[in-house]
Amino acid sequence: MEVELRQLTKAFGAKSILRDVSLSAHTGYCVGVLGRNGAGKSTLFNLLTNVLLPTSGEILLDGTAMGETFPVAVKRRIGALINQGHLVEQLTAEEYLQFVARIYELPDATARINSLLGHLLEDYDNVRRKRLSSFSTGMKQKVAVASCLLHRPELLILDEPLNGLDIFSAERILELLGSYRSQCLTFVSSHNLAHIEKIATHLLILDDSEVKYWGSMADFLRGREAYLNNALLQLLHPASTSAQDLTWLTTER
Ligand SMILES: Nc1ncnc2c1ncn2[C@@H]1O[C@H](COP(=O)(O)OP(=O)(O)OP(=O)(O)O)[C@@H](O)[C@H]1O
Repeated sequence: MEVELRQLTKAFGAKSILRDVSLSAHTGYCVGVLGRNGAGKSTLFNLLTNVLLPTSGEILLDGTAMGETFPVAVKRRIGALINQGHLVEQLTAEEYLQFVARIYELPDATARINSLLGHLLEDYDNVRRKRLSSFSTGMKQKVAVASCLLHRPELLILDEPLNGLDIFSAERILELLGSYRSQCLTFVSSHNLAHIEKIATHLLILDDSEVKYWGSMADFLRGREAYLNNALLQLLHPASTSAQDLTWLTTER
């Protein structure tokens, strides 16, 4: 799978969110999408999955421009978790993934489902009969991640997939994404730079509606601070905030 963005631009009314974003990435790349809150990361993911249409510019998948229609054959090649996804909470984890498997017309997904859930949910045997409504936030997040991988997508889009996960669960998912990386093109966002440092091969850094950096992780770190955290702070300046009187909050009772 190859994704090419050509001068991709998105505005909401008069407000420009993304301006002239251009890049080309293919299978094997894991693109860490970074930027401060409101930088346009989710907007980019919504454009990549045709939930939003660009104001101008194009997205090409394997050389074919995405139009207003989004054929099922293309959807089947994509796995996406954006804005935490929406699970059908009356179902058990397995029932939900069987439902997802039917959408993707997977003939028999039981073995895949059991291995994914067994891998991601440590106490899967104890919770396999429970409805998702009784799952914790992190458990639901793991099921949502599993639902994106079930059909072995060629393009994987994950918006903050490790939100709400403890360090052990995050490691498991990072391992899983790491071993699947060569099979697909991944776009992943996270505010946890240690996670991005572990899995990303490339970085797309958005700021002020524009691309601040696009290229390999190694090139980004070369000549900058050794850690991504510090290197990013070097590149982006803190947003200026107006001085507010917060003594009402901070003085002793
Ligand atoms: N449907 C919409 N209508 C109008 N403005 C929107 C809409 N969706 C997003 N925005 C605006 O676009 C900007 C980018 O939002 P987006 O959710 O893409 O940021 P983000 O980088 O994912 O932020 P975060 O790190 O907080 O998740 C924000 O200013 C947001 O208010």
